[in-house]
Amino acid sequence: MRTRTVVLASHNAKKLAEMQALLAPLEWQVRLVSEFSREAPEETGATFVENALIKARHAAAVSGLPAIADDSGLEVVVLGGAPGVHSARYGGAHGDDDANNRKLLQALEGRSEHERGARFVCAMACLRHAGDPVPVIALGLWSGRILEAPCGNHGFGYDPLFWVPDQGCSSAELDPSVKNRISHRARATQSLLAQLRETEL
Ligand SMILES: O=P(O)(O)OP(=O)(O)OP(=O)(O)OC[C@H]1O[C@@H](n2cnc3c(O)ncnc32)[C@H](O)[C@@H]1O
Ligand SMILES: [Mg+2]
Repeated sequence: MRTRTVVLASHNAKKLAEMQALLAPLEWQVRLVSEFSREAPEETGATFVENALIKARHAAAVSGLPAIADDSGLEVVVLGGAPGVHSARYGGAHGDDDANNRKLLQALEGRSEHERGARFVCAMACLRHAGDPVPVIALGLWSGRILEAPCGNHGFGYDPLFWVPDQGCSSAELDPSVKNRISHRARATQSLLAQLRETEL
């Protein structure tokens, strides 16, 4: 792939840090959508993919650059996949991680270890321009279990409650470099980059 300038279509600083770390090996010039617009488009999609496309299309339109967006969230089995696409505002206010995590613990009150299965989902969309009819879409999934109490200080969002079985700790206890090797976002990025190597961004 040729050296590129791309805009990352997120207003979440912690997510952006992970996206930038994951894209660093490409030595692309990475811009942030907040340099072009403070407005975050309304995520009206029913799926992670639709919302990633909404964000990527908005970022490409306001920047005039190829755009990469991530829409992600947590799906809990016994909650029928909730909070899902509503993960950012599950507790009420957008991005209030404490409220989101408190609501999740309440929703799983009394559930046994075997009833706390969950997975993170990350959908990434890459558009060459706002009208790109052939977006590159990539998905990453990361399975684990919801803890009964938060632990760990790394990461963001639901990380303190997300137990990673093959690591024996929560995703908030993982060193960021380890999370960036195994997370839903890492997996989606690897898939996206593999597809981009096949196409001409
Ligand atoms: O839409 P942008 O601007 O990218 O920022 P956002 O925070 O609203 O991002 P999403 O719409 O994709 O919502 C993601 C939600 O899922 C949670 N989430 C996503 N990835 C996560 C991760 O790696 N660890 C913990 N929680 C995560 C996060 O806390 C948000 O509540
Ligand atoms: Mg969002």
